[in-house]
Amino acid sequence: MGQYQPGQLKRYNPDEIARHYRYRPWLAWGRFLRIIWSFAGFIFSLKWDEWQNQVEQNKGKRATQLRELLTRLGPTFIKVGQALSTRPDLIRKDFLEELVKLQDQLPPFDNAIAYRIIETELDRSISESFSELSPTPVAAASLGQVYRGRLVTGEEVAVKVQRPHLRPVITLDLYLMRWAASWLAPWLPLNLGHDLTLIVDEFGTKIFEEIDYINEGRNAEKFASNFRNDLQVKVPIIYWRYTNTHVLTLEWIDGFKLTDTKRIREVGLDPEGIIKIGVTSGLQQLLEHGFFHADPHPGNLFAMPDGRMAYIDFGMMDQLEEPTKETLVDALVHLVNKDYTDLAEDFVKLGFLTPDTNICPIIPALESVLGSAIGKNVGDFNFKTITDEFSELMYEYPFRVPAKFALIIRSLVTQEGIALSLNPNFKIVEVGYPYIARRLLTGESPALRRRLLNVLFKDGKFQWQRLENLIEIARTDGNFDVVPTAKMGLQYLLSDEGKFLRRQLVLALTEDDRLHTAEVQRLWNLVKDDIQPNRLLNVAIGMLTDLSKESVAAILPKATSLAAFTENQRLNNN
Ligand SMILES: Nc1ncnc2c1ncn2[C@@H]1O[C@H](COP(=O)(O)OP(=O)(O)OP(=O)(O)O)[C@@H](O)[C@H]1O
Repeated sequence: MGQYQPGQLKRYNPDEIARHYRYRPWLAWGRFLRIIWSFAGFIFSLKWDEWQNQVEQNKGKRATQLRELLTRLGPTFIKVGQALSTRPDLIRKDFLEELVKLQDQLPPFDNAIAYRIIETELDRSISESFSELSPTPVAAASLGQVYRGRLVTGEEVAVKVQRPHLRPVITLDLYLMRWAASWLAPWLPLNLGHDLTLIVDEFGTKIFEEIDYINEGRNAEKFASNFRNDLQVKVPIIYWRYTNTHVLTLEWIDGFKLTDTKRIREVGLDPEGIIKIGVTSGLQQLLEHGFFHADPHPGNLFAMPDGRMAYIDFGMMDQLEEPTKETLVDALVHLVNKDYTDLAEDFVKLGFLTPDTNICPIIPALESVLGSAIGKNVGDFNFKTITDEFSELMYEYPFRVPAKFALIIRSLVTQEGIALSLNPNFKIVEVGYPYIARRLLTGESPALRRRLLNVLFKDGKFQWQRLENLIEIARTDGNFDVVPTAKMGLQYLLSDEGKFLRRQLVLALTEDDRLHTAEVQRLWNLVKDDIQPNRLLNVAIGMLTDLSKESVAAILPKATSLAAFTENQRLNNN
């Protein structure tokens, strides 16, 4: 007999859940028949289209039908639909587009029940906690509904109350899904790279995290701490005294949802500025903090009257490890530099391809798909096109999307979508790549500096063109200042760690038996406008005062050999 009540299980545990329902088959059968009944009609329609040769004409209609069906089946299925909408490797493109539309707009549940949940969870009466609380919810979503209120201490708050009895419904659905996953897979319009039950487990873990509001509160605080020095990103404060597993009380955000593009323009907010904050903070989460908001749909992002952007809803967050972050930077740089061989290797490192995959046939495929998506101009790059093209590739080659990247991809596509709704001419790369270039060039961490070296050297050869590209792109970013970057570069060159780079640079400058003055001249032309003589002088003085005899000595031998080399060149030329 199972030891737990489904309402009590804190973490997703498929074995516990299975043990519980194995002894309560009537519950499982009741729900199962309802689900089967709903899906039977749908599958029949799909088959009917096939018999009638109407698959093409009806595919839009069927996709809509699927979305409506999931909505009717309740929170677990809505969440499944949302999760599947991030999986171009699993779901056909036409279905995907419809599932992306899945809104978790559900009828709100009874206020009296919600108020009772608040009182039980906080262990005090409503009036002891709140001096005001809206009589009806201001929003109802798949898992909870939100009230607007004021704490007895005066702060304006949002109070998120979880739908009652969510855990038993979700555990039962998960139990059935897991069981069905083992035999239903071949019948679904799926392209499976791995075991479907693992996907159910992945989903179960996430949804369990999402229905624990204490977890959400902690996530919000961690996220806020990552952005503590960023004056443009707002994260609501969590009021722990008024928060528990099923009730979350947080600072009310007064602003305009990014879905509300009309209002944003009407009140004179600058959509460009908001887009820039959104994209840059999104990249920071992925490439710097590694802790990212996995559900940044426009309803979860607010433009604030003071020009800041606020994030809400920290139920679904994910963590990227350091090597993954680094490989991601690599992949982005390789993508933009059109290094498809390296990119294919990045895909292996990131888990999109298994290590035993023969990447040779994939390289030209990547080139043809991504090359045309990016076009001649880096600025033409857009994630929507890339993912669309990619979902086609996934059917032909053994790609699979690791769970984390499903979230990341969705996050990027959504952010791009949001930006496009604010500015139809938006190019994610115009904001994104300057950020990456700036980070590489000003990278404070040794890991990032190594990345830069990897970018600048290919097969041991210095890539002048890439340095030019990087500087050119970084300069389009308002925050990029060439002087401190140059100073950091010089400091690095003179440091112990820069020994390798010094040698490589000398070799690069003198490669192919010639001095690469033309390249240096081009670089200089790129940066000279930004370098005012007096600022340069300050940097040089600063550098000289920082310099020790030893560090000068450290570069001299190389410099001497360069001098000897150039002298030789001169003599040869004469
Ligand atoms: N701090 C806040 N300030 C203002 N409004 C808020 C705040 N928190 C939530 N809301 C409102 O409540 C809605 C639902 O909140 P939230 O997204 O956190 O709920 P959810 O159940 O996690 O929904 P979903 O997962 O479907 O996005 C938001 O779209 C927003 O309108």
